[in-house]
Amino acid sequence: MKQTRIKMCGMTRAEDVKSACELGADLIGMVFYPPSPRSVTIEHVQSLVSAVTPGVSVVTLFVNADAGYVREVVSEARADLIQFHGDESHDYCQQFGTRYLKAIRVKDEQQLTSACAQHQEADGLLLDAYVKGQPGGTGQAFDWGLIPVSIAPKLFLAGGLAPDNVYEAVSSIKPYAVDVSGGIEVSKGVKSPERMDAFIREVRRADGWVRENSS
Ligand SMILES: O=C(O)c1ccccc1N[C@@H]1O[C@H](COP(=O)(O)O)[C@@H](O)[C@H]1O
Repeated sequence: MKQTRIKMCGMTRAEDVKSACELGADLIGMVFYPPSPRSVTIEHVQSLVSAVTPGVSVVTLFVNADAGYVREVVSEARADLIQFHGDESHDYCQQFGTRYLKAIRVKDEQQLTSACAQHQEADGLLLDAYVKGQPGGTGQAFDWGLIPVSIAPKLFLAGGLAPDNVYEAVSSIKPYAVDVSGGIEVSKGVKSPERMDAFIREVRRADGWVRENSS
């Protein structure tokens, strides 16, 4: 049976990390981008990482960060994956020797095709909405019709996902993974266990784990 991987990002509180893991998240993301209200510090990372259940992957997110800072955080967090959410080049992303997701903020078909080709060696391609002046975490969706079918095996679908649209996203796009931040929050950086639970249930319903009501 299909199991769409679920990444829950923008964690700032150990209790939210614990809830996400208990509810069934596969990957936990933390933002290391100080302008974001969800950004956490290297001093804070240990308390978050120690709440991650064994078997759940830790993802550290950066936006055009200094390479030395990336190395320091990745080592401290013992990160399984790095998420590059800025304008990082292929060579920049490769230098850390850690598996990575490259975020592409979707503007149009031509830009998306070219960015996918540029980052074809990434372990995952994370597609998010393009919003001028904001690198991510905008809560905006983009036109899923632009997604090339060929990238589905490494696609992390992001951007404005929430319990009320993730069923449609998974059913129609069949991504490898979905990624959510704002759609499971009560306020920026504060997650809601009820919304996390509802999100995961909707993904599993789309995966066919739950029998649809035939009446
Ligand atoms: O969450 C942030 O504040 C953030 C800041 C800078 C870059 C990326 C950020 N978040 C990522 O954006 C996507 C979409 O988020 P949302 O679900 O639309 O709120 C996701 O990968 C977040 O991890």
